[in-house]
Amino acid sequence: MINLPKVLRSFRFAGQGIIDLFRYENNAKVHLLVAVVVVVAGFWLKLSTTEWALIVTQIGLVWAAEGFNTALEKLCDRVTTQHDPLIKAAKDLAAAAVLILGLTAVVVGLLIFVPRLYAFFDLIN
Ligand SMILES: Nc1ncnc2c1ncn2[C@@H]1O[C@H](COP(=O)(O)OP(=O)(O)OP(=O)(O)O)[C@@H](O)[C@H]1O
Repeated sequence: MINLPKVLRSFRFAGQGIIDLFRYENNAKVHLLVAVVVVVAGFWLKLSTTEWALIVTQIGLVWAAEGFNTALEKLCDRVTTQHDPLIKAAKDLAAAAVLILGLTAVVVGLLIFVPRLYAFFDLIN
């Protein structure tokens, strides 16, 4: 049997994690701001359902990567705050994962928005 209260409790903890991510983490705040701008631009340019699906996927991937990165940073700092080459490697790799997904999101965004902007300005000229 599924333990529903336990599932709801897990959702509550996860929700707290989302709040903490965007309240305390500077990079996550930047990603949130970028996502808001992209969503507003998406409504303005009337994206298709498929384009929205791609944009939402990219936003989710970057936010999730930021969450994993933050979690790993906290674990690393619990292990040691002294300079340590393995901690450096772990943090740099986690940051690299965020960067890779961030760059991918930029490419997907350009693929979607550049033709849309081009068509928009072509239309009103
Ligand atoms: N204990 C450590 N030993 C060696 N290098 C570290 C250590 N802690 C951090 N670093 C280096 O400093 C970089 C920044 O680490 P830091 O924990 O400050 O992350 P950040 O990206 O600035 O995130 P935040 O702003 O959320 O703290 C790491 O990517 C790593 O190269």
